[in-house]
Amino acid sequence: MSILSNSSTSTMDSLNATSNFTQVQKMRRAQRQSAPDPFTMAMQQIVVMTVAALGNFFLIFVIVRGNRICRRRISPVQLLLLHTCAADLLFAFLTLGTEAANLITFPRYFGSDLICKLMRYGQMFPMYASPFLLVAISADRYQAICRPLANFRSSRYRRPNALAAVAWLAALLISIPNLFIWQKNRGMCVSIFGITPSIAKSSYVMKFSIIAWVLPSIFATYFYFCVCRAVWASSSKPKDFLKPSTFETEGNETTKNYINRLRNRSCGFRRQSSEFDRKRVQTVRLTACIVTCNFFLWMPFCVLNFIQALFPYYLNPFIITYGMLLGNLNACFNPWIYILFNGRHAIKAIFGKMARSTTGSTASQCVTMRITAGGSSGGAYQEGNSAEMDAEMNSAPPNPLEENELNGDLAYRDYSVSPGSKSLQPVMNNRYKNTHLHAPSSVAKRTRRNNISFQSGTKFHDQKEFWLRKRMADDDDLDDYSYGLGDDDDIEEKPTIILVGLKRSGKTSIRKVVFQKMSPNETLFVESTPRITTEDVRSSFINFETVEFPGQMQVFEATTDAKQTFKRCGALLFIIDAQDRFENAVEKLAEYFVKAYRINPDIKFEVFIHKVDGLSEENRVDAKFEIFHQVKEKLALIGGRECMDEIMVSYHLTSIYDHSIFESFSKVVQNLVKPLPTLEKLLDIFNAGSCVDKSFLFDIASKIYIATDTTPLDMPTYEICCDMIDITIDLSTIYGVTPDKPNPFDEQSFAEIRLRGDQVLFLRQINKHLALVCVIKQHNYEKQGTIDYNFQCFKNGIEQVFKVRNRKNKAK
Ligand SMILES: Nc1nc2c(ncn2[C@@H]2O[C@H](COP(=O)(O)OP(=O)(O)OP(=O)(O)O)[C@@H](O)[C@H]2O)c(=O)[nH]1
Repeated sequence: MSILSNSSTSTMDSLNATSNFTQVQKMRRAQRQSAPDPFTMAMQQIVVMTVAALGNFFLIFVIVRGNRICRRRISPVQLLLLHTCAADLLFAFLTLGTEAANLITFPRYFGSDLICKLMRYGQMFPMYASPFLLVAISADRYQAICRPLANFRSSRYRRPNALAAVAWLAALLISIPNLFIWQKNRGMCVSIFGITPSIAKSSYVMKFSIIAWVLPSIFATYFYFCVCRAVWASSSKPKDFLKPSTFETEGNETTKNYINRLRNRSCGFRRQSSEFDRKRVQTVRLTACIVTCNFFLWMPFCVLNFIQALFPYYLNPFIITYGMLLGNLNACFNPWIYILFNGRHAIKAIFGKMARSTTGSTASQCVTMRITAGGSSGGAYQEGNSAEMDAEMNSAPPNPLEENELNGDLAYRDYSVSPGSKSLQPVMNNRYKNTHLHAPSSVAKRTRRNNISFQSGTKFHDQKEFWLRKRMADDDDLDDYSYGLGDDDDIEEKPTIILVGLKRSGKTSIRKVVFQKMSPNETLFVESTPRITTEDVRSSFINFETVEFPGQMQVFEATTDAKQTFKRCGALLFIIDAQDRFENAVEKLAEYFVKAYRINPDIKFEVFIHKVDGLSEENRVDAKFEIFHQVKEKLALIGGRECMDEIMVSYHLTSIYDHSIFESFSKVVQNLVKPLPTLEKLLDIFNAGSCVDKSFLFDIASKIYIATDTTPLDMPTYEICCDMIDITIDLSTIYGVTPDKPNPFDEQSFAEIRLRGDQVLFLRQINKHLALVCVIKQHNYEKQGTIDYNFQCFKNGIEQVFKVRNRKNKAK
């Protein structure tokens, strides 16, 4: 029994008591007589050991198999629970098992002195490891919930692994005294303290209770207090984010009713509105329950230890033994608490089928969620409600919605292109209207290998979207992403673009439209972001991270580690809803900009005056003018004159319903591209040599242009070049994909469109991610040889600028 190896050396010693009675010894004899029979104690320990071992093995099975069935990665909490299982198993076998063997042979001990020492060390080590790991779990939850940005850049397992390593190491070190305290003496494995009470013996007894129970309980209580406070603070106004925005409340009645109807019908919306809170609270409850259980089960034993240390002869060994047994039961309880909280996961683990084929519904659900990583709302909506939505769409009032976009089947888009068009309206092409596009089976295999399954034969309502998403999912491709905003792959160098703004200003929509290719109409169903969302934008040429702060969150709260975040920030984007009143937004903007500037003066400050699609041309200009002046005033007020002069703010009028969002985001990204002047110079030289009127260097996956020549940029030219990329991708993904060539683009890809009048658009692929798109006059386009030659020189120049490491060069 564990008591024998730690605090209650006295219990064992009392059983070893010799004759030579004094008054005290008479009391000890009375104690010994009331101690339980060693064989009974051994049997009790064997039972506890068996139950604990079975429970913990079962929990390991549930976690590992359940995750494999759901195709989920292990979560940080599960990882720490697996560590706790390992500690409990060690406790069962090393502590209880060896003690049961000892009791069976009692009073004889047949091992050597070294084995006696190692056995006592091994008995003690799991008893420390288990509470330390529980503190690690609470510290992990504290970090995850109260300090979410502390190490948001690192791997999700780095923190739990580090905490677990500290717990194990501390347990190993603190148990070392046992190697010196225990010895083989007169055929028994006993402590050096002997049978008489002493200060050393009492201190040793109390040390265990303090280190393994009192301190962990204090730490765990502190962490959970902070966690509960944070959860309570964020859930005290949970429905706040679900309130419609001012635009919706003040907007026209038909649109408002229409949106509400869609939302009410969408079970995805309802489900997700409570999903985050539910999961977070459940994880906190689970871990808090495990820690509380540990506290109460060990409490009788530890309290008795204190009493025993202070008044050695007053306690009945019977009470000590059963108090101790209660503590030992802790190892049996932990697994069942987890199973109680995760009943469905356990049922899936026991009865679920391993998803070998990718056609199982469970698998496809998990896969869909993963494909739409960071966009669960889109995933859930597409899963359950497409038919419902289609019906709704058909009865929708005319607004920016387009029926085809939400159709579950093919939405092949044909564009009527004319130079200078403000935006291109997709038109259903009858020829393809009911065709279903299928992912080639080779793609399915390849992506499945990377743990993201696009199923062979699965319908994609847009082949282009499939291709873009495949690119995001396919890790193999990352080798080719040799370019980047920095010059190397050092993750610490990767710049961060931070998006802030008031609630419902459109932050999430911007991210989703620009980087996840979500149709602007689908953003109507995007829900309020409940927590800080980081997205790694590395699937394309550009290589950075976006961090979105929920509108309701105070960015510079002590808990968000603002300093660390803003130190790495490349650009701070403040989104202002142009359809709303902007006094509050401007006030917040000035506050954030001043604080961010004081942390990192190199940040580029950008303001997106967003949703301008609802404003007339005149009102847009007025809004920009007014915001510009208000920002100046507020900056001076909050940061002083010096701040007002030094903080350089760029203003952009944006809307997700046209190209302005891509154009503005391009400008933000260009500010972060270090060799931008060189690229512009290269484009100028290429233009001059090839008689090109305007040229853009595009990242084709995001439609962000990395650079353009130095001639003035007019929006219609930009828009038509953007549309050319759309058309090229649409056509290439339909006709350019074969089972053995899943990627429609390579360095040889090129396209040209002859416009009415005498202009030609041409696109030349530089590598898989970058394309040069140019506008040229018809008669200049005749000199193909010159253009080809100049393009090769330009391409070489680009490669030198970015130190391209493509596979071809490596092979050479
Ligand atoms: N008209 C118009 N509506 C937009 C535009 N961008 C976003 N929206 C709508 O604005 C609403 C709110 O957008 P979100 O992206 O959820 O806003 P958010 O800033 O992320 O909101 P929080 O997560 O609460 O901070 C959605 O219904 C979008 O469809 C735009 O350019 N024009």
